[in-house]
Amino acid sequence: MAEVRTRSPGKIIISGEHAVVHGSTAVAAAVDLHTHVSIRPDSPRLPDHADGSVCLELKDMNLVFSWALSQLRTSLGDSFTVSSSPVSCTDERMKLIAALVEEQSIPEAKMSLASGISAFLHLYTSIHGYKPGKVVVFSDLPLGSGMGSSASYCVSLSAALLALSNAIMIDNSQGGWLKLCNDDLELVNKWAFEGEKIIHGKPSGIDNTVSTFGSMIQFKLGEVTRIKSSSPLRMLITNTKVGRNTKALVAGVSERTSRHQDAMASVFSAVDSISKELSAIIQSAVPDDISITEREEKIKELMEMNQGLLQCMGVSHASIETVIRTTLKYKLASKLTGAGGGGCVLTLLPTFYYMIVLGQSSKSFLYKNFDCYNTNLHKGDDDAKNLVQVFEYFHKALSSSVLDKVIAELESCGFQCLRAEVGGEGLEICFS
Ligand SMILES: Nc1ncnc2c1ncn2[C@@H]1O[C@H](COP(=O)(O)OP(=O)(O)OP(=O)(O)O)[C@@H](O)[C@H]1O
Ligand SMILES: C[C@@](O)(CCO)CC(=O)[O-]
Ligand SMILES: [Mg+2]
Repeated sequence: MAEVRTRSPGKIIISGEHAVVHGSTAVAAAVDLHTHVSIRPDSPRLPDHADGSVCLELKDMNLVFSWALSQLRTSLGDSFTVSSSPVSCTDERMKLIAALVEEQSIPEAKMSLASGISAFLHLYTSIHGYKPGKVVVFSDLPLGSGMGSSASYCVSLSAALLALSNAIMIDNSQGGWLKLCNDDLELVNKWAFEGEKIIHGKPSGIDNTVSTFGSMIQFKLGEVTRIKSSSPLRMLITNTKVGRNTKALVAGVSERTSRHQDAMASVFSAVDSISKELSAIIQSAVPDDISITEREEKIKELMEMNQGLLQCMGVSHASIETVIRTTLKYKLASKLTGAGGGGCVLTLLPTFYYMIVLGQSSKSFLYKNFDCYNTNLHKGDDDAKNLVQVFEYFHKALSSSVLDKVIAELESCGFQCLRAEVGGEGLEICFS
């Protein structure tokens, strides 16, 4: 095989981040933004790498790193693990890997990449051994922003390396992007978790799991339940562009937990209840338009409650609060997603917006929304004229597009708004 290519999605956490590290339930979904990895088994023989080398190109950052195979073997020792049984990076091995990364003189402003490069070296040498290879990585995801860039990087890398070393076998007769069988996905997921441990310190495993398997999941202590939303969940994602580091934020919550054990246990227990209720509501059948609105009102409230508890954990940030205040002006609820401390914020977009935009007016649906959106029209007067008036009210409000206004206001604060499809495919692989 000349080249293996993989792609795996980022994610949003709808509820339960941080608390999930401490055993609470969380709900997460894949988004259609991916990290892409390609691996070619051979790398060019550089003059000072006579026996071949391992090369890592981080395309988005315009950075290339390489290590001579002889140097890797000398530093890390001859033996490496069997790729079918994932192993953790010991403290001793981590020190050796850190020294190999340090030699690469990473630009000061990009030092946060060091943990990702360490994870790469652990995964590469553990799965593929000391064989030459050229690995190229690029991503649609904003890095270090709460959308699971580290997990999708580890998932795509692990899958490409396992395929290159024939530890996972895929029928390639169809060509194009292929899915893996469940056992192979499990194996990839375990290796990716080992990579995440190097980047995050103490990950719960939710990010790599949702990136590997896709869809929407409920996750608690490694137990995964795939869930399906009974009607589309639409979220606006706002990147505050405030840089943060998941490892430091997770450690901060653990420190707070050790200072206030009982109080934090109550916070985590409340988050557990919120995630369970949210998961049940997401899956519940919605017989009519009114139920959609009621359902979204409940989701909105649960997201607000979860944000309040994330504040208690000390992981909100002034930029996140600005997004929340801005969207609230339009009666929209927001919460941070991922590790917080900056990064990305989720805003629930009610179906009602889309119904109006699509021109689908339903009498019951519009009446229901009277109260929610405080029009000065009278509920209960159901003659056709009034209904048209109601519809026009909403249509006018939205044709000047509330959504466009929210986005414009958020972007005027220097934030970047992303629209992403939620709950799609997980890891995929392609051979050429
Ligand atoms: N495409 C990539 N190329 C190189 N390194 C990457 C890439 N994606 C992620 N990383 C590594 O992961 C780190 C970011 O991980 P971090 O966990 O802090 O943020 P995140 O995964 O985007 O957010 P969250 O964990 O909250 O979802 C980067 O600093 C880098 O080390
Ligand atoms: C903050 C956290 O809960 C989610 C990061 O996306 C960490 C984890 O679960 O590994
Ligand atoms: Mg991460």
